[in-house]
Amino acid sequence: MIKTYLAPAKINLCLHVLGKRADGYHDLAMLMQRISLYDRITLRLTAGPGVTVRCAGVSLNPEQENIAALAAQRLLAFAGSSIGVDIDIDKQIPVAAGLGGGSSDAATVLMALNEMLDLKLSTQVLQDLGVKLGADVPFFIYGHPAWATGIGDVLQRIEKLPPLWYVLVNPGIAVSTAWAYGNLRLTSRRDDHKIPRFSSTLDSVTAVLHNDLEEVTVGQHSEIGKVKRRLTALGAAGSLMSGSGSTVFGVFAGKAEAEEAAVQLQQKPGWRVFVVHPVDGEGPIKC
Ligand SMILES: C[C@@](CO)(OP(=O)(O)O)[C@H](O)COP(=O)(O)OP(=O)(O)OC[C@H]1O[C@@H](n2ccc(N)nc2=O)[C@H](O)[C@@H]1O
Ligand SMILES: Nc1ncnc2c1ncn2[C@@H]1O[C@H](COP(=O)(O)OP(=O)(O)O)[C@@H](O)[C@H]1O
Repeated sequence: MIKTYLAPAKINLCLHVLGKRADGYHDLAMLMQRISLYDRITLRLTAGPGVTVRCAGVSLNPEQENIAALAAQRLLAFAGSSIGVDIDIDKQIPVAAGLGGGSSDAATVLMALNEMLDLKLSTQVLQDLGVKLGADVPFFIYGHPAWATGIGDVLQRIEKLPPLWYVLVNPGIAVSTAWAYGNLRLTSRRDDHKIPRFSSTLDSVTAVLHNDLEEVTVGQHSEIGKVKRRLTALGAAGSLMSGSGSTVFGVFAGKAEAEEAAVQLQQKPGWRVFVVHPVDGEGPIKC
């Protein structure tokens, strides 16, 4: 059996770091949304055991494995399955970019194999397997826009986000998530962040835009600040770095305005530009 799925990227409309935990991770309060920029993942089941992955564009240390392969290995072991899988990833999401591409690939492999092998594992079981691979993996399995707390794995649905368009600009800088958290200067712990309430207006979204990691990454890479200013000059109602960076998104009310700004931004050599909209829904996305 062979099937192809789409693994969407995400953006963080807000990211508050509440404090550091004893295990080295950080407690967070974030607003997360999946968006229409996708890796394409093809899975082919094999009779014999073993997981292979082909993923041009992601360079790993010799001791590191592709997170999609790890997801397949963990799921097959959990299910006690003796079959194998060959995975081919057509990587479209910029890597180490604050867009969660690796976590989304892992989530998609978990959901896809659950479906292809008819394992009937619950969302909760998949999320429990996923969080051991990456803090953002449960969010990608959840599927809906969410208020994410804990390490990013405790999810509450956000219902009323207005239908917006985003222009993403990746300035070609790879940022390590561990580095960004490691360089954050935390003051006192703050647990008072409330779930934002949204109306149908753009303003209710721009009002929440905030990222505690932005200062860390922009401090090291000033070009990210330039991208933010350029987006605003081209008519974005607001702009923010996503996750640990380096991708910045600008918020637009309509597709035409977003595309117009994107044409200007594409002139800059080295910048990758995408016009995207939110993606909402449960289960793996079949191609
Ligand atoms: C910052 C965020 C925001 O959505 O996204 P990205 O920029 O990675 O896309 C996430 O918190 C990233 O989640 P994810 O990328 O899945 O993290 P993991 O692989 O589990 O962790 C990578 C490293 O980040 C740090 N980390 C991650 C999550 C968290 N709540 N606290 C942390 O301190 C730890 O140093 C960890 O070793
Ligand atoms: N399938 C994958 N896609 C992207 N990165 C991967 C993948 N598998 C392993 N990685 C490793 O994970 C790191 C973080 O990747 P990524 O998920 O793109 O970052 P971010 O969450 O910041 O957008 C990469 O630098 C790479 O070393």
